[in-house]
Amino acid sequence: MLSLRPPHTTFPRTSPWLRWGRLGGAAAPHCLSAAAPALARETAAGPGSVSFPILVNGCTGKMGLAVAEAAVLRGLHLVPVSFSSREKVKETIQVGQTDIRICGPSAREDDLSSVADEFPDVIVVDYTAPDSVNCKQFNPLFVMGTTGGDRQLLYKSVQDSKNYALISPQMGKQVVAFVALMRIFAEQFPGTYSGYHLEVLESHQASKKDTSGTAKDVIACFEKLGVPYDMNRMVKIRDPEQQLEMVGVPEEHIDGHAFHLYHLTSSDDSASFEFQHNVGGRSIYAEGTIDAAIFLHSKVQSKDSKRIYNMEDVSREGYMR
Ligand SMILES: NC(=O)C1=CN([C@@H]2O[C@H](COP(=O)(O)OP(=O)(O)OC[C@H]3O[C@@H](n4cnc5c(N)ncnc54)[C@H](OP(=O)(O)O)[C@@H]3O)[C@@H](O)[C@H]2O)C=CC1
Ligand SMILES: O=C(O)C1=N[C@H](C(=O)O)C[C@H](O)C1
Repeated sequence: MLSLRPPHTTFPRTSPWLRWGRLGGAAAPHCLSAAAPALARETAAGPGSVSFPILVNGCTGKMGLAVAEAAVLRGLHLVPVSFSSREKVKETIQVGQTDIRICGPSAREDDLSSVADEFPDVIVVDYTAPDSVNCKQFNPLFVMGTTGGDRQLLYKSVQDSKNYALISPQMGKQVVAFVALMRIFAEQFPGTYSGYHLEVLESHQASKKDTSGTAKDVIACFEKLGVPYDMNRMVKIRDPEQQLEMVGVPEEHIDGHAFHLYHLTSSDDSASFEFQHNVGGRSIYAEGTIDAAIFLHSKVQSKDSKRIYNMEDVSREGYMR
């Protein structure tokens, strides 16, 4: 029998878990109630649409594969190479008509420089693991979807190299808009929730190694709103059984989901506020990543003076489909 109390945490005074528990039932939001195909919309490069080479790093993983599939559907030229952390991997992955060769890390620099020679405008998309975020980027143009690592160092290395990059721990445009709203909210009403108590819960697939980068961004907004928060208190759920039983994640999304809940309570318990964003599957991130790559390609073509972008830039300029 599962306890509804998450281990080692203070249980919120008004339990959000009970509501989470109901999400998987009849009242489940539409987007999560059916197994939506990874890429529901068949799209292709139409008249006037853009195409350029794209190399997706981490194609052996869930995001890498979803982005490679989305790239093909959007008519981009998928470069048939991807990298793995494993040295002696003898593997190819078929995406559409393309057989992607999976290469080990030791020859990465040489392999990437041959790709760059052949495709000078190639954009490399990275969906690997937090411990590879600060590896040297051998390609001057890249989209970094991988979370974690030393983010300050990542930005500094791009600044120093004068490369073009788009970096975002969140590529789903609806979530990006929510985080932007929270940031504007905090800028306009700093300190409004002083004295309130914040609980943050996030649930992701068991393979996720780090804490939600998106939750960290939202928490920074709550801090501006007057609520200090110790990141170590964040409840991270990685156990599939808890996700099914307590969080209410639909079974088909146990291997790929991002449920977030932020719960604010006043010091006298007389008022509470709750914010949630719950995503099943990988499709919104894959679509957003292709939007990001197209956006970055256009910035490179126009030799824009700004070189480091985020997903809010993409949304604001109307590049999101
Ligand atoms: N920005 C966004 O919107 C989103 C970001 N993410 C982030 O993307 C990352 C990947 O997520 P996800 O696809 O779910 O994870 P997976 O574990 O499914 O895939 C990651 C893949 O990266 C490969 N990998 C690990 N280290 C290296 C390395 N040094 N070089 C090359 N490949 C490597 C692994 O393959 P192998 O074993 O062959 O090395 C693995 O298959 C995570 O950081 C996650 O938080 C996820 C969803 C959305
Ligand atoms: O690993 C994931 O799955 C996700 N990672 C990103 C994050 O850490 O914020 C975005 C989303 O939560 C999915």
